[in-house]
Amino acid sequence: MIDIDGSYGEGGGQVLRSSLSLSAITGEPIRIVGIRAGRKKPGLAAQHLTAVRAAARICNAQLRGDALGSMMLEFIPGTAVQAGIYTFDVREAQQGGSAGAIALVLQTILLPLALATGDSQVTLRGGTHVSFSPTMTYIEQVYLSMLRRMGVEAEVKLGAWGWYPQGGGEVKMQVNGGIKLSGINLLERGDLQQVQGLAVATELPAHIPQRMANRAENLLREAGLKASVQALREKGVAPGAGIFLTAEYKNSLTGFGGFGRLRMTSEKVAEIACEQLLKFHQTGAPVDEHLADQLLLPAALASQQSQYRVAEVSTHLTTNAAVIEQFGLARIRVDESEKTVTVIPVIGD
Ligand SMILES: Nc1ncnc2c1ncn2[C@@H]1O[C@H](COP(=O)(O)OP(=O)(O)OP(=O)(O)O)[C@@H](O)[C@H]1O
Repeated sequence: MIDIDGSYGEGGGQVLRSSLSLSAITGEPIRIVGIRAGRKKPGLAAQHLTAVRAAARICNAQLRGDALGSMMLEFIPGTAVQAGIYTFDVREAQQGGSAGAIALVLQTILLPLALATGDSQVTLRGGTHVSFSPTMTYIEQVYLSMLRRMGVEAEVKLGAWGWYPQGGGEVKMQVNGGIKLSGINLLERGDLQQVQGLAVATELPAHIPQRMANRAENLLREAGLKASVQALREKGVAPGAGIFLTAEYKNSLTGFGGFGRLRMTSEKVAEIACEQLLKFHQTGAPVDEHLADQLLLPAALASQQSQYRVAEVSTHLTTNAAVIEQFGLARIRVDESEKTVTVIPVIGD
């Protein structure tokens, strides 16, 4: 049994999710205390509880403490990870629905399923585009594209958009099992090839996505970046709007978004997304602050060393590194002054 301190460092949901993924993969039971102790409303929220149950389902784990608000969890895998056809719905964890980010549930089970024998199809329901988590657009265009270079074979298809606070989105994921992970080397990003974007509104007038798209294209072109942003009007369970930009460099990808809210102009939403992208562009780094912590898990499970340079060293990065190291699968060095991350899998030593 590995004891995990959920309050360590960032003290957020990622400590839990990385531990669940690694427990499912290694078969090592875990006990986590102080879950999300660093957050205003600590303990398991709907998204986290869905991730716990999803991870438990795929490896028939025994659970203790799997309730909303719980700050303690025991997770004891019963079998190796089973490929299969699964559905996970954040609404089942919280009556009345929740926009809990299904991207985070997806990230918890993706690598366990990719390393298992056999292929899987997973349907996920909840929030697809919510703040403080990777959007499904980011998962599809940035995260999975980068993981494909490490050997992961997975595709996602967005069926319905789900925004805060109602959620109600749907994604289908196909994961090919039995893959081997290879390391990644990303010290130089190369030249910018293009910026592509989606400006989307559900159950709102067509001028909203069009104004977001126009403003973003103008701002990015003024800054000297080639940009093309598509305006889309979609059906959804509730009104929602946002813009999601993906920048493709010769050797890497990144993505940033902005979300519409009451009394915020469409132009302002576009400006928020563009500001983040331009700030990242100026750093010259190949890996954005978020991908930086998300690459640690596949890199730790790979058969070769990985090394990458990041725009910013976040506490998410250093916390995730410490959690992963506790499982003894890899040594991780984060050089704060050079902003580089080196992951040395123990089997690759
Ligand atoms: N804009 C973004 N784009 C891509 N990834 C993001 C973005 N914002 C946050 N993330 C990622 O989402 C994850 C959030 O982890 P965190 O530990 O904060 O957990 P959480 O479960 O969202 O919950 P909480 O913060 O409420 O505990 C991190 O991997 C982070 O890199």
